[in-house]
Amino acid sequence: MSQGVRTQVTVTPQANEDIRRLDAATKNAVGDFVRRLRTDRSNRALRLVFLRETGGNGRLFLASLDGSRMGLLLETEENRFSLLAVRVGPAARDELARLTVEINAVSGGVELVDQSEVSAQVVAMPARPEPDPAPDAVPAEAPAAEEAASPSEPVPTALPVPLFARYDDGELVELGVIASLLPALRRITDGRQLEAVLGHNLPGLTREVLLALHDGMEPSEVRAFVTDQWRADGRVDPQDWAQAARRPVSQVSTEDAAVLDALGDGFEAWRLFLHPEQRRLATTSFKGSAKVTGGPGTGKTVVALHRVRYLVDRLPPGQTRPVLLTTYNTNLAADLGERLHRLGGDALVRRVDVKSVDQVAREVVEQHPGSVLGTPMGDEEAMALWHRACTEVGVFDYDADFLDAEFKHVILAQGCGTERLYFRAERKGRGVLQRADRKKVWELVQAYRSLLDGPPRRTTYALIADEAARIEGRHMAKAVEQARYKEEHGGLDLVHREAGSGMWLKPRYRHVVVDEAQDLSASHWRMLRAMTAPGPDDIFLVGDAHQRIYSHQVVLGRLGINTPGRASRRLTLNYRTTREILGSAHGLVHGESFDDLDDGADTLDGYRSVLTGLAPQYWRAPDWETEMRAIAALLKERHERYGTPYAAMAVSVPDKDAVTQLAYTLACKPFLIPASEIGREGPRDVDTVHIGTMHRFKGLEFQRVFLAGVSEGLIPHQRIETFRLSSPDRYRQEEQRARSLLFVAATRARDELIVTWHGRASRYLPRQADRDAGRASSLLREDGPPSGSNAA
Ligand SMILES: Nc1ncnc2c1ncn2[C@@H]1O[C@H](COP(=O)(O)OP(=O)(O)OP(=O)(O)O)[C@@H](O)[C@H]1O
Repeated sequence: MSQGVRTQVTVTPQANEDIRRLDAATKNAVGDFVRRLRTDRSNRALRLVFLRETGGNGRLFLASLDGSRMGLLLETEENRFSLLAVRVGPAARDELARLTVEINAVSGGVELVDQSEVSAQVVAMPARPEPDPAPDAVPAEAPAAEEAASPSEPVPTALPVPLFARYDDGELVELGVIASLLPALRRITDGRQLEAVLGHNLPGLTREVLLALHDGMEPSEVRAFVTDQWRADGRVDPQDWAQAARRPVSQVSTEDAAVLDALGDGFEAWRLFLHPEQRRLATTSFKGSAKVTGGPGTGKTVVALHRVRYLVDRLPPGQTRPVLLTTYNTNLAADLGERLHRLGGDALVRRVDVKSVDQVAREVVEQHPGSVLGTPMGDEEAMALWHRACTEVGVFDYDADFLDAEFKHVILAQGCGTERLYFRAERKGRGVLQRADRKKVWELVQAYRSLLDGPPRRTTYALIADEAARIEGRHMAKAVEQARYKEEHGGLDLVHREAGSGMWLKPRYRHVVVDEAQDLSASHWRMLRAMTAPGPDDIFLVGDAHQRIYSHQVVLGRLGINTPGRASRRLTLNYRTTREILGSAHGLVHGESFDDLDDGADTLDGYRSVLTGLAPQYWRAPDWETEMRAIAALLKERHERYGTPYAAMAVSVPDKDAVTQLAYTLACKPFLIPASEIGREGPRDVDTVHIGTMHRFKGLEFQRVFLAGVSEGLIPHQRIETFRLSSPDRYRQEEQRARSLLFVAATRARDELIVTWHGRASRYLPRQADRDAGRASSLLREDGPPSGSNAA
């Protein structure tokens, strides 16, 4: 029996896309073929046929996967193959043979272009007469068609100008466009043709660059936001196919099992192929902490999950959980746990604590000897207690909201344990509060605290976090002291062991990874900082200040979390939402300024998507009843006519009452639409439309999202008008928060965003929304299904 030759086979992102677009039988055929090739490449039944040299150290082969399916393979070293493309049908062999394969000058990845398919998409324009080039002419911006015509050589006046005429070949290639696409690109003259070409399976970098230029980004911006993120580490040798094939950009996954799984079923793209910048962030070793910001849907959570896997892969073997993965609320923590399991199974999840940050804090306090934990109060109860404190002290100058925020965001945030410290506290963004006022506020705070301590003992999540930060701070100080003692006494470990434990005190975690970082409070950060020793890869955080809806700005640098230089990075490519939806969502926060979770500013510059789809729709109603019925009609239409499952649609409403009212309307005749409320634990996995207040939409995504009740007076709520004159800083903050809420809700939509209101449209909607809006009552006519809703 002959000894089989073990072979390595990887799949390129473009081949993966081919397979994804083809049917299940193709996936199986490819899976079988890859397994057989791995086992023994010398097996003649594989029918590998040499096609041509690529130049340098690469060779192309054609392989028959089964009767009608063929693949194109690149061999770069002995017994190392990359699957580049798959085609089906009688012309498969010819199509594969015609593909141009090259090494991208920027990313260093193996890329290909299907010239025949691309050319078929481009409507050939009349050939332009080439101007006589001057001997040392530098390619310049293409002149407009009329200018190009010389008097002696008349050119038809209607000759269209190629879409990318402003950029010469060198510039496009330097930005990352695959060189073999250039001839076809030069013939594209309008957006429709470009869209058709982009509909083809082009290399990712090329697609991103062309869209960014077409959207009007300057080449310098494209370089910064797109090209640099794809740029290979080290020099790219255009002849070194072995090096190119080994780069992560040329492989969907480095794990055999993942690739084979992917061929078998719908393995999500993010588990297989990270954007080069995402990969870099997930797998770089940092000297200390690192921070990733980026607009909604840019894959920050995906990066955090891959980061956890990277950190776990580097742990010494053991049974402990030295990595904490945490986020703002419980339902997001549950979601993170599930996604982490999908990424790395039990082996990964076993080494990681996945919990909401308040749960972490609560456990710290509960486990601490002598701590008495009260019952955490809800917001309404806290407000009632502030009112009682005011009555007891006899001071009525401040409202409960103000006092609660002052307590959380100034006193607890800055750890003001005494009145003197509070007098000196910074109140950034909260206006001026004179010493006499601070004295009164301090008195109210003391009254509030004794009410909390009195029976029945109560507490708040903010106080639990504050207490947990103190406990962990003391724990870390002791651990540092022990380590110093041990060092000074040459490893002697008897004296300073924690009484009864028989153990050296250690920081609780080796690595902490934080999602939704913008919403954590200063106490949370103090606790997390004290849970891991400062050092390589200690804290990795991802967040976006544009989406801050709970906490106030925190300057991480002041809490001992420093992310200087390249340890602070920003993601700009949105994977969730279409360009059309993003364009309108962007407008919601335009003009406001946002922080970078530290003491710098953040923007959405370079924020973009490569997905295209429907323009957002606007519907105006005379009253809430009509608006709700119109939403019901649109939901029903999308379900019945376009087959969208109810569970793939969600409606955000301005307040809790509206949730109940809308669920009732949907349930009534003639609609009979099942609906459920998005609760604290997130949406339940049943076939119902999900309804929730905008806060509940954080971190979620749905195929179709309805933003209901986007009326003036509701968004922002009219109660903030009381601050307009009395507290301009507060007014500004409330406005910014209301915008952020709307922004978060709008950016949950994958394919379609529908905005509805009654009365006047919210001031945050674009000016044309009212002009373009349809009349909601027209959707309720008896004469058939709603028209003009364009949901396909
Ligand atoms: N490299 C990738 N390939 C394919 N899909 C991706 C990739 N990265 C992210 N995604 C998808 O994009 C969507 C958004 O990703 P993710 O939730 O990580 O973004 P985010 O930045 O955390 O969003 P938000 O801030 O809005 O919560 C998800 O559906 C995710 O699966």
